[in-house]
Amino acid sequence: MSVIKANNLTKRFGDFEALHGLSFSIEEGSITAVVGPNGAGKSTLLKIISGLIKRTSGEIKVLGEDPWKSQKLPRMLSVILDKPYLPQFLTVEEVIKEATSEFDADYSYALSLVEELNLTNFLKSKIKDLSTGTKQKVQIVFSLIKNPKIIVADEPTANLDVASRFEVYNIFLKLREKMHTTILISSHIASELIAISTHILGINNGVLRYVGEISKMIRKDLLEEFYITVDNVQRAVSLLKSYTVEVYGNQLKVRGNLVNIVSELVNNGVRIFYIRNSILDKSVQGEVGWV
Ligand SMILES: Nc1ncnc2c1ncn2[C@@H]1O[C@H](COP(=O)(O)OP(=O)(O)OP(=O)(O)O)[C@@H](O)[C@H]1O
Repeated sequence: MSVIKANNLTKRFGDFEALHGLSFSIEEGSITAVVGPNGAGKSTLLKIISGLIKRTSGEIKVLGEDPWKSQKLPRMLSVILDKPYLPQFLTVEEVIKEATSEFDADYSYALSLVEELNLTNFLKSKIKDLSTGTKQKVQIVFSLIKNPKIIVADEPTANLDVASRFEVYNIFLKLREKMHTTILISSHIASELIAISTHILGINNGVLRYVGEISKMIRKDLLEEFYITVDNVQRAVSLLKSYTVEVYGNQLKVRGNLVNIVSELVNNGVRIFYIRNSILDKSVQGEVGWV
């Protein structure tokens, strides 16, 4: 069942057309990687879907509602933006309690999200005293407390290190599995995102380049090959014994499921600096076609 449907969707800012007649649909329970170079139109599209800005022409329906006009949609859809907007003088605990009561949600569920994002030690800290990455994680918890049917996340992991990015991805994967939540995530660095997504929507210069199931667009062997830069190569190699690993300096070329590989390393104290799947990145930048 499709939960988002766009038909000939256009957005103009003055004389500049940022989106040129996009038509697509998004299936319930999918994780869609919204990818494209800087300035492609990703944020503009996600803001229209979330009801934050109004389309210029065409049609968009989200859970059957017009996102710009709907009063019901804000209860069912959560937006996560790249810059956290939270009350600076409240503590993390106060922010979470407020959100829990506002959305009539379960406080123990909120605390489980806090735990999964390793925020328990920050409960008594004021938002203003947190690092940007930690604020971002609090914003993610805040957005998820109302148990949305759709999550629209615009570069949600932009300020986070690799371990924290995968904590967030793991929450998204669990929500999809347990609650059948539909998730759209944008990024212009797509290797990791594609590894956790079921679908991909590629935009360039406001034009829809491709949309559909990742498994039908990219060969599985190309999806499962990553270069990972780590602090301790020897330890990483011994932890990844069951995978095919090649070593190039402090970089490993590993084949397999990225989420499992990263948790194996991070949970055993290996620090990851960098993850790349160059073919996916180039595809997303429009340098090579889908294979
Ligand atoms: N409020 C605005 N007024 C005028 N132009 C805008 C406005 N918002 C976005 N644009 C333009 O629309 C185009 C698409 O911008 P958008 O932010 O959607 O791209 P993006 O794909 O999210 O880029 P990035 O990866 O850099 O975040 C850009 O050329 C941008 O300059």
